[in-house]
Formats: sequence, structure tokens, C-alpha cells
Amino acid sequence: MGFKMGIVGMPNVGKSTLFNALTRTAAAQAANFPFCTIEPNVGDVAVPDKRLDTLASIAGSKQIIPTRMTFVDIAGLVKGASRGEGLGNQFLANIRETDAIAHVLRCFEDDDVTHVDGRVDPVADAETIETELMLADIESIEKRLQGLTRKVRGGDKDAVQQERLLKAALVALEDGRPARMVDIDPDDAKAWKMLQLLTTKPILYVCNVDEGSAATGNEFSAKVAAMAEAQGAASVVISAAIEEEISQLDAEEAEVFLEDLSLEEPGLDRLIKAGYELLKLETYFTVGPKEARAWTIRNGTLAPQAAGVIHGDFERGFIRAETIAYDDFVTLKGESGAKEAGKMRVEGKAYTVKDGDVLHFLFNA
Ligand SMILES: Nc1ncnc2c1ncn2[C@@H]1O[C@H](COP(=O)(O)OP(=O)(O)OP(=O)(O)O)[C@@H](O)[C@H]1O
Ligand SMILES: [Mg+2]
Repeated sequence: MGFKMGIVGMPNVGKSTLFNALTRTAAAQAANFPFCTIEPNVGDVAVPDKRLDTLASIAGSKQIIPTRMTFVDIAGLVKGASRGEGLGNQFLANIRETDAIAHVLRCFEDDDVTHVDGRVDPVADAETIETELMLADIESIEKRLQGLTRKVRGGDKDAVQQERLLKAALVALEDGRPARMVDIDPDDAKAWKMLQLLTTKPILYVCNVDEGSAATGNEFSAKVAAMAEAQGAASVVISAAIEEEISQLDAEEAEVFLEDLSLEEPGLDRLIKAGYELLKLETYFTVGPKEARAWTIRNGTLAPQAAGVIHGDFERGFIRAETIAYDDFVTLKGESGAKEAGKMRVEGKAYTVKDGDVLHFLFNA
């Protein structure tokens, strides 16, 4: 399956710079002019997790394979995008396909880097983008409601449900509130998600600050943090320019560089972790002499579906999962130690996998 974050924001705020740092490539053209990016850039990023290294060293695994998350660098949005301004609707479709939004906000002053509105005001920028996303949702809802009328009249149950949910979203949007503010009954959750409304996607605000503010943030990022908190959204402070430099260094050089900047870890690691949290994702591990590997699931996933992330056959033929909690695996120095101490549990189909579980699946081929 794989989870996807869309990198969204005004033109020329540093989205592609961030994408390149994340993917350790120069795949996306990043340059000082608005609408530099047109076609979306897609890249897979390893999710940093120190636990995986610990497990691998205990088990003597030859290979370490982190779990991955996909980032999509999308064209800059401007006021009027929902009516086709700038690059218009075409890239709103790129956002529709993502699970969450990393909204990059310009929080640095630099007279040499153009701001499309000629000023640095991340909170106003955030509102501009949110408004465009809301307008785009309204337009798509109105179209969809029209398309549904015949089916609804015919009594089609799914259509009736969709219509009810679309109308609930429309009420909020026309009132100036994003669709994520609508309370949704758990029974409707799946259908609600299937609507793929832009303003139901969870948001992580990424404050792109100047190099000197990477460790501390600045007045702009403080305003964004306050806004995010009021919305119940998440925010991180990062300097895309620095991250791009770090991503080109080897591990040792990067360590020294981070220390110089009084940063504990690369901003990217914080960003990826924040994205992971935003999507309510968890990690379980498979560990053996050949490889130690991390796998991503949504929290609350049952053992068979967790197995299905590795292979569909594991889910279909699921028998049981031998389970060792991460802490037990580490304290008891591996599988045999955990087994002897009675810390290896045999779990069945109803088991909810926990973050950090070390799992071994048994299944009928
Ligand atoms: N933290 C920062 N400090 C100073 N300059 C920065 C910072 N982050 C990015 N820049 C510069 O801003 C310019 C625009 O960057 P970039 O191309 O990544 O923006 P973008 O959001 O992808 O733009 P577009 O929407 O046009 O594709 C580049 O010249 C880049 O070097
Ligand atoms: Mg770009």
C-alpha cells in the first residue's frame, strides 16, 4: 500500500528544495522563480528508526531495510487556483491522491527570493492555500451531487450515503470551515475517506526558516505554530536550504554540521516522524539473520492485515503470529532469550499489532 504525503504550498517557497533533501537527489528542479515545478515529482523516503539498527545488531542481520513513505512535490498553488489560475485544477488532482499534506510555508526573509505576493506572511499564505482547497472541494462536491441525483432517486444505498456526506461537507465549506471539521460517524468513515476531499486530509505545516533559525525557529514560525495549535494541526521547523546541504554529506560530516548548528537530528527526520504521527502510523519489525526490516501499518491493525503488508498470501493463509515486544527483544538479547523467558507470545487473528512488535508469521501457503 504505502503512504503518500503531498508537499503543497505557494510558488517559490522551497517545496522542491525540501523534496530533493528528503529524497537525497536533485530529481526536482528547484530554482528561484515561481511555477518552477509543473509535473509532480514522486520519491520514496526511508523512515528513520533507531530501533531497527538495535534489532539488527542483536540478531546479527546482514541487511537493514527501513520502511518507506512516499513524498510528492506538487506545483505551487496561488489564489484563484480552483478557478484555473496559475497551474489551476490540474495539480489539485495530484493532491487528491495523497493521504496527508505537508504544507510548506515561507518563514525566511531573503530579498533575492521572489514571493508571489511580495511579502513574507506565512499565516496569510496558509489561509490563501486553504481557501483554494476549500473552493476546489465545493466545486467538486457540486459536480458530484449533480451526478448522484438519478441514483439517489433510484434508491441506491451507496449514493444516498454519499449524498448525505457530501451535503454535510458542503455545509461546513460554505460556512468557511474545512471539511475535516465535520464530525463523522464511525460507520461513515470509509465512505467519507473515499470522497477524497482535499480539506479532509490531515495537515502538517512545515515552516521553512532561514539557516540561522533552524534550531530555534523565528517570529514567523512562532505564528505558524500558534495557528497550527488552534487548528489541532501539527507543525515543524526546518530550513530546506540547510537540509539540502546536509543531505549531500556523508554520515560523519553531517554529524559535525548538525552540531555546529546545535541541531540534534536532521530536520527531515523530525518531518518524516511528524508525518508518520499525523497519519497515525506504526511500525512493526521482522528480524532474522538475513535481514531486519521495518513495516508500516495504521494503528489498530489486526495481525492478519499486518501480515498482508508483507504479502497477500500471508494474510489469506494467516495462522498465527509469534510476537515479541521490542523492549523484551532488546532486554533479553534476541529471540531465543525472549523465548526462554516466556516473552514470546503466540497471537491469533484477533490480535492488534503494537508499535515495535517483532513478528514472525505462520501461514498456510
Ligand atoms: N530556507 C531557505 N532559505 C533561503 N532560500 C531558500 C530556502 N528554501 C528555499 N530557498 C530558495 O527558494 C527558491 C525556491 O525554491 P524551490 O524551487 O524549492 O521552491 P518551490 O516551492 O518548489 O517553487 P515552485 O512552486 O515554483 O515549484 C530557491 O532559490 C531556493 O534555493
Ligand atoms: Mg517546485
